[in-house]
Amino acid sequence: MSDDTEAVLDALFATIEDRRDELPEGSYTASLFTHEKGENATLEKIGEEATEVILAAKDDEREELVAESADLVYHLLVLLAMEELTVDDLRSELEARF
Ligand SMILES: N=c1c2ncn([C@@H]3O[C@H](COP(=O)(O)OP(=O)(O)OP(=O)(O)O)[C@@H](O)[C@H]3O)c2ncn1[C@@H]1O[C@H](COP(=O)(O)O)[C@@H](O)[C@H]1O
Repeated sequence: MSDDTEAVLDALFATIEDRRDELPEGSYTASLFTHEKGENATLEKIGEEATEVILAAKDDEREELVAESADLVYHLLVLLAMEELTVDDLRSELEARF
């Protein structure tokens, strides 16, 4: 992973944690933390986005595959923040396998 990629993931995760802690109005991220379905809303989004990734790959839609992958990674990071885990936990796990 390049330094730029790491920086953007860290910045995105820090923004997600801010939205979780401050719950600003109009924030999609904040709406996931206050959703009436609780964590299930985010889990459902992860399922939907994973399906969209699969369909884009099957259809060889390369731009769509990148966009849907970004949606999936974003929702995965939201889930980690919901579970009081961090992007550093994810990084450590990946590094341990490297
Ligand atoms: N990276 C993302 C990001 N990726 C995807 N999404 C949202 O995830 C949703 C994906 O849903 P879908 O693809 O199903 O599209 P949809 O039709 O809007 O779906 P529904 O929400 O209506 O079910 C969209 O509403 C996207 O806007 C994101 N929303 C926010 N971020 C990041 O989070 C930061 C904080 O954003 P706010 O929470 O909006 O302040 C932003 O600066 C971005 O960097």
